[in-house]
Amino acid sequence: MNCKYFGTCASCTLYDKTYDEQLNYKIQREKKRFENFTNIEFDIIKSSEKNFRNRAEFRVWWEKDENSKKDILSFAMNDFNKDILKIDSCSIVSSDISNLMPKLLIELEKDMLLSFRLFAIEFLNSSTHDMLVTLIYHKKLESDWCELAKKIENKLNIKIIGRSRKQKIILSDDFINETLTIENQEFKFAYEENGFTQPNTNVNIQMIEWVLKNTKSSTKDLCELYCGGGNFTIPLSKKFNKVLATEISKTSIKSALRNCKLNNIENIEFIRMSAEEFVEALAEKRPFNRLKNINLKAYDFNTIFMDPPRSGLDDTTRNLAKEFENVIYISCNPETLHRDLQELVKTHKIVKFALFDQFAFTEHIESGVILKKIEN
Ligand SMILES: C[S@@+](CC[C@H](N)C(=O)[O-])C[C@H]1O[C@@H](n2cnc3c(N)ncnc32)[C@H](O)[C@@H]1O
Repeated sequence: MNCKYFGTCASCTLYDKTYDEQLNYKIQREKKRFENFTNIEFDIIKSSEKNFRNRAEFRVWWEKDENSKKDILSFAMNDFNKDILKIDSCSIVSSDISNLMPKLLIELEKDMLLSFRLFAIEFLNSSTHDMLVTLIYHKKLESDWCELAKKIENKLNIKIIGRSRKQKIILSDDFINETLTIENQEFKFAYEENGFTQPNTNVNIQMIEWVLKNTKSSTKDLCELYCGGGNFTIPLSKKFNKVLATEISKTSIKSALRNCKLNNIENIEFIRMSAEEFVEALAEKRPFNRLKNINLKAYDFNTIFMDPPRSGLDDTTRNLAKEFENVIYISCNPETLHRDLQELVKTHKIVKFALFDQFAFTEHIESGVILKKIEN
């Protein structure tokens, strides 16, 4: 089917609304949710209405054409009843992904070695037209698969990774190159295949710019938790003397270190550590080998930046945040943000609140909150 946005796929729950209707519905819902904490005007950051997703994952549907006896592949998703819904085109994915989808199917259908037991396809695309395609199979991949897949790489000018149980075959690279222009300055990033990246490039740039616009330059230091590949860390580092950034995922820390080098940034130290462990390290509850070359006492923090996963902050991290003069909190889940703000507003005042429509046509919305410590 050619759907309007996601059509009836279960991924998209607000597909029958216009762009402004679905956004307005989410704005009113969030204003109501947070009305007890603040009555300040929310900044609203809109998404493009089409072609805004730089990553996407589809199931693959496989049928035999009775006349030609050829295998026919389709992209597919589950609909609301969990039935398979075949998709011919998808207007929320980037133009690069949308243009590639039919071409890729044609190439994959040419040989059973490529199409047989192909289960899912993931796309990761940058605004500089770099494209990584992960083909996920329910069979072991051999060298003859590599030869055929390499030909598709060259023909379609993409990077391919083949995945199967306990197998990951990288034909050229396992990352894509991205350049983001933030406040008229170019920042370079390498996005790893299975590291976290923001799905809506345009909204991501506006989120970073919103944080920069609302953060005063300081001679003090920044503490960042849940830093991913340094998406906010690298542009924010220009506003602080030094930055200490922590993150649980090895892949993301590897990516953050590479991104730092790409931008010649030298005032950030990255630590692979969960937020909960970092709280223990700061309180000197136990020694950490990973900190043997890092002097935590040399930092003079005045700001904490946090962009946690959907579960929000744990109790100890929430308590740590209350000690900082400035708190910047980016959240992809308003429910856990609401729970965390219930505590944070006891010590801090909300000075800025933004809604970023990162996940247009779904129930989800990203929020940004800036809090300042209340003077006693
Ligand atoms: C919403 S992402 C934000 C990443 C980054 N700020 C960005 O914009 O790309 C949340 C990040 O938190 C990390 N994470 C999840 N649980 C964590 C924990 N308990 N401690 C530290 N990091 C964690 C994830 O690996 C992920 O990179």
